This record gives sequence, C-alpha cells and structure tokens, in this order.
Amino acid sequence: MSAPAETVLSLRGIRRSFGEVEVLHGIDLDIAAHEVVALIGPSGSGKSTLLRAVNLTEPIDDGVVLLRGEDISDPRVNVDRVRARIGLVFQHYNLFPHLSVLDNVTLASRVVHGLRRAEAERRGLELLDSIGLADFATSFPDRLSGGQQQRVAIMRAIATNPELLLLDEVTSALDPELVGEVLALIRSLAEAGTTILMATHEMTFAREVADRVVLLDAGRVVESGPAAQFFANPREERTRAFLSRVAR
Ligand SMILES: Nc1ncnc2c1ncn2[C@@H]1O[C@H](COP(=O)(O)OP(=O)(O)OP(=O)(O)O)[C@@H](O)[C@H]1O
Repeated sequence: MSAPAETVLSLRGIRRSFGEVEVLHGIDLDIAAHEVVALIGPSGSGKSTLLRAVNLTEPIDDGVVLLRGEDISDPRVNVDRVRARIGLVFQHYNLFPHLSVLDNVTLASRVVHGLRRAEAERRGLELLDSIGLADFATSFPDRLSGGQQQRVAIMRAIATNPELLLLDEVTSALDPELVGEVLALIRSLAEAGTTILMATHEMTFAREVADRVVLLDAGRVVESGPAAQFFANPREERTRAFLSRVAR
C-alpha cells in the first residue's frame, strides 16, 4: 500500500469495536503535510477513538495506519518512537503531576530521542518562553491554570518535532475565559505549518483555522471538504442538522 509523498497520514479501512458494538466502521482519511483538518461530529461518533487509534493508544481491529507511507499499525513497530512522531493532546489529565513543567516538556525528547538533558532543557525553555511560561519551568503543573496547563501539554506534544499533531477537544474542559489562549496557540502552530488533526466542538474556530473539515457520524466519515465550503454549503442533510445544533 502506498501514499503520495506529501501525505503525512493515511488511514485505510480503520475498524474498531468495543464488545459487540463497532464504533469505527472502516475509516479512510488522508492528511497532507501542513494541512489542518477539523474532525467534528456528535458526541459518541468515534472522534476520540479514531485519534487514539492513529497514535496507537487504541488498538484497531482492522485497517492500516500509514505515517508518511510507513505502516505504523504493524505490531512490530516501536510504539514509543511512533508516539514521538505523532503528538496527542487530550481534553484533560495531560501533564504528569509529579514532574516539573520543564521535565514534562523534555521527558519524551530525553527518553525517546536520547537527547542530553542540557540540550532537551534548552529547547524546552525556548518552547515555554514562546508561550510566556518560562517562569513556571520549575513549578509543578498544579500551579498553572487549566489554560496554561493545556498550552504546556501542547508544547510537550511538539517538543519531539512530531510530523503530526492530534488534538482531542483540548478546550472542552476549560473555563470559557481560558479557551481563547489555547485556541490562539493552536492557530499560531497552524500558521507555522504544523500538520494538525483536531477533534473540536469550536465551530467558529474550525471555520477560521481548518483547511478541511471531516464530519464523523456514528463511526463513518459522512462528509469531508474544504472548511469554507463545508460551513457555507454543507452537502449532507445530517451535516446541516449537526451544524444547526452546535453552531457557535
Ligand atoms: N473503552 C471503551 N469501552 C467501551 N466503549 C467505548 C470505549 N471507548 C469509547 N467507547 C464507545 O465508543 C463510542 C465512540 O466514543 P468516542 O469517545 O470515540 O466518541 P467521541 O466522538 O469522541 O465523543 P465525544 O465528543 O463525546 O468525546 C461511544 O459509544 C463510546 O461509548
């Protein structure tokens, strides 16, 4: 199985069941380098399961996950190395509470890439500085607000220079006044050319930042297209129904 060189991620026929219930019914999806794709869909449609499958946190029952043409769903791959190539940030519980903010950011580079502590910390401090949080480097995560913690979690995910960043509803658990700072960070990463697949309920944000929108419904991709067209003129009745429910 092959994929064009500029394709970062290709999913082919991804299936996942929990017990008797199949929640992903054969997902096909390609993401090009520097593309920002918003994955939207009703609660329970399978967004989290799909993102977790991409970075091998969730096993799949069938299908293939290709990262730059390499089959990472092959059971022989080194999972830690794959996860360093695909950053994943969840809704919450992202940071290790017993590690300093800086150690959170540098851990993967040191363990997976074998970067020396001084080098990892230099880069980690640069990343923290870029989000205005270098002063918290030696603090534990509980000193930070939820929005600051999520921004550190995103920096931790990109500290290994991943080829793909997966964001799973990273603002959903935040107080409304903290959402903006996290969205601003994602926007700046998108503008810098980061390849992003993000599940989000923030429709205004998706419309502004995403190149493409993929609508998942009951474990199937039911619509996929350029963001502007998707929001302006959804093809599917269920897309219209979904957008009218979540519009904000
Ligand atoms: N570990 C699990 N065991 C059993 N069922 C699960 C498990 N994880 C997810 N599911 C089920 O799979 C379906 C898809 O869940 P998933 O969390 O992927 O949806 P989602 O689109 O991310 O939803 P939300 O927007 O609410 O986060 C749901 O019916 C959910 O209950």
